Amino acid sequence: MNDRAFAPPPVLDVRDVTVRFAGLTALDGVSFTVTPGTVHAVIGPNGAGKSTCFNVLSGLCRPDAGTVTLGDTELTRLAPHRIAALGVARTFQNIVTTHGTVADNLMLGRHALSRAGFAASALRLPRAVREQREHLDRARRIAELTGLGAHFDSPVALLSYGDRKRVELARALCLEPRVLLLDEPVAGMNAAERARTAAVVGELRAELGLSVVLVEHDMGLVMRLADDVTVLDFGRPIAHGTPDEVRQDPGVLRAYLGTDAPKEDAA
Ligand SMILES: Nc1ncnc2c1ncn2[C@@H]1O[C@H](COP(=O)(O)OP(=O)(O)OP(=O)(O)O)[C@@H](O)[C@H]1O
Repeated sequence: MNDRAFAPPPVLDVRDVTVRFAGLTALDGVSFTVTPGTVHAVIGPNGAGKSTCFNVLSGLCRPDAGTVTLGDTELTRLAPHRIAALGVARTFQNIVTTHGTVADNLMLGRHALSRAGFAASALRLPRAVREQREHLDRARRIAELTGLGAHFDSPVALLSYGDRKRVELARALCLEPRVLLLDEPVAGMNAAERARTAAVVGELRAELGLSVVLVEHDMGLVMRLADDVTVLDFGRPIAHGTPDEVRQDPGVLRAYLGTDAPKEDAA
């Protein structure tokens, strides 16, 4: 199948990244390192630069300065599809699939990994049929890992919002990423759905050993899942550390959380 699924992820290194939009500096010298196999959260108030940071990591935005490297490969100047092909998959904050079955969506995710050519697939040559079956088995396994196993053949439109949002997560996993960028994976979910998704992300890390970069407003989820946290404020990195270190940092409390302790609203 795909050897990448079992290879340890390389280090993802963000170094002195600056992004300017007209007169506004959205990211200002941001650096952090995602240790292989860990969950690294990027948090900060609205407008802090979290989405811009994700857009840089996934190639949608070219920084004015600084670099992003995955192992020995610089990602900074690569197109999004090249970055995805190197094993960096992302989910989007506001995209929730409504078309086809869960299986259809996950097989779309497998498409980029297909080795059999169009003609072999169209003619249903044995090699292509075998490969298709292997992809279907893997997609089913990913559906199970993401809590969607029972819905594999169900139309996505009939699923709950939380399940539909996890289809997006499962589709990203179908690329066999080594680094998974999760953009607000529990946004809009109710407490039970959030708890379910939190458990799934934790299991994914344990089962697949991939690195996860997480942008999330839900502090409970961040505190529960993250190994390391980078805090941005007005595009500047103001703190790095473990969740416990960051939650006690006076600068973070002042700039991001008010003066109170973080509110953990995840179930
Ligand atoms: N394409 C753009 N053109 C101009 N300004 C932009 C653009 N994208 C983002 N910005 C600005 O850059 C800053 C950082 O925005 P960004 O969306 O990265 O923040 P964020 O931390 O993701 O915010 P939120 O939590 O609200 O999603 C904001 O001031 C935003 O208005």
